[in-house]
Amino acid sequence: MAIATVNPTTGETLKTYEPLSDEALEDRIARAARAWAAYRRTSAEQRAGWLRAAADVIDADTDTVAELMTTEMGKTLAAAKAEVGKCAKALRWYAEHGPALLEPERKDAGAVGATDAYVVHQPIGVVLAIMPWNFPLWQAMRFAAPALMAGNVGLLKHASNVPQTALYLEELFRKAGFPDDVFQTLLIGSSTIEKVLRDDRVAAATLTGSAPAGQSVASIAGDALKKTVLELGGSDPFIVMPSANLEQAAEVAVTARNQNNGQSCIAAKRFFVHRDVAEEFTRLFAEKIAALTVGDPMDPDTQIGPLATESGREDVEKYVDDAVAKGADVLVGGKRVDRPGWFYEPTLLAGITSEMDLYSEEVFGPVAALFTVDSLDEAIEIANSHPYGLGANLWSEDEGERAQFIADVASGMAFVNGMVTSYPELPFGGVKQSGYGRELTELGMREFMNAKTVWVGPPSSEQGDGDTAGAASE
Ligand SMILES: O=CCCCC(=O)O
Repeated sequence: MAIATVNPTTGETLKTYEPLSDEALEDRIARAARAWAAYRRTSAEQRAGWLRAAADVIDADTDTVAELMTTEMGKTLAAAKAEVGKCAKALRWYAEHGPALLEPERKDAGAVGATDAYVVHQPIGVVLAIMPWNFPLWQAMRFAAPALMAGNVGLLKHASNVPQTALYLEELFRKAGFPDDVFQTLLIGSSTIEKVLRDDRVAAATLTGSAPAGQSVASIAGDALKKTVLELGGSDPFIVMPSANLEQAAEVAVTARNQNNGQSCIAAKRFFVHRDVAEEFTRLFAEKIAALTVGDPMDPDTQIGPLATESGREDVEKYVDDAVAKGADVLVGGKRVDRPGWFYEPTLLAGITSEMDLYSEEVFGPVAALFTVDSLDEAIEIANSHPYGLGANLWSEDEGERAQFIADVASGMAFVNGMVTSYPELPFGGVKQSGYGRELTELGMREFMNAKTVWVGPPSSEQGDGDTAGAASE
């Protein structure tokens, strides 16, 4: 795939980039390694100050960077502005909490025969971030803010269709006053990732992307014995029980499925509705989906813009056509929109069976799959049969059902009477083929830190001949 800005609203190619030459790539990796040698010795308070400055810069740049994202990948301008705001919030969260989270953790020194014992969290070096186009600023920031707070240095390999947003990120940290080269964007194709990942100067990698991309990165990193965090796909269940407020559940269901033009790993994709309320919920859900305004994402009235790429729309079409050919009922939508650009109608399908490809895969577009179930047990059983386990949603006023859902749903995140959302204040990540590791909060920051155990013994004058206090206590 060429490194290029192609406007999905029109299909027009606006700007193309040559990938970095071998020499330019070598130079950038060398600069990252040199930058880390100095950056690791900066204080947490200094780094927090740069993060605060970055939050101010990004706030001031909101309109231009939001327009850039909408032009590159088609999200509505309102959603793009909200994404910028969320990045500023994450930068400020780490600026505020980072220094305390980096304090050494005292341990019980007496219990291990030491005069002092503690764990100190230290940065590990240059981290490669391989990021997707769907939240082009936020997902890179979700890596960058904790990494830079920790004292690590970042190399960003962004998706090939958002090069200008990727370059903006490098510029942002420069404008905020971070030392040179602590965050660099590498304009390279996917085929060059292995070379960067295997480079001895690169310590670890994080990837947000597809399960096949995760397998490839994990196997290379495993071979090179490097740490990875993987945030892969999702096909989140959205379960509606009879006690739920159906009007509210249907309203949120529409947003949960169609956010970001249907292209989010944490979008609810499978809707399990209890038979007792299935007719009413389906009516509400279908009416609200049919009422969505599809159009130019720059227009403030638009709720659904185009899919980001032509091939992405073809994939969505294939899933819907396969399901319909195997007997699914199209309650709303079901086809591309007849206009330039890569638009697809918000769609609701019922009568889903396990033979259909969308049953066990992820549809990255505005297509909701509706299931009628007879119990919460049945909903959770089908939900858990999917290879992914990222987020999960339940709508119920029943305490017992909520407890069962939280205990049994196989996911990294469980939301009750709300939709799965990422917050800088909460950990983010999945289980099974949705990946491993966590982003955000202290968990995210420590994924790429060395938790170094420190044991300090008494002065040697107080120790016995030829023995150490540590050995003596074993
Ligand atoms: O594709 C993954 C989407 C994550 C969106 C978010 O963090 O809000």
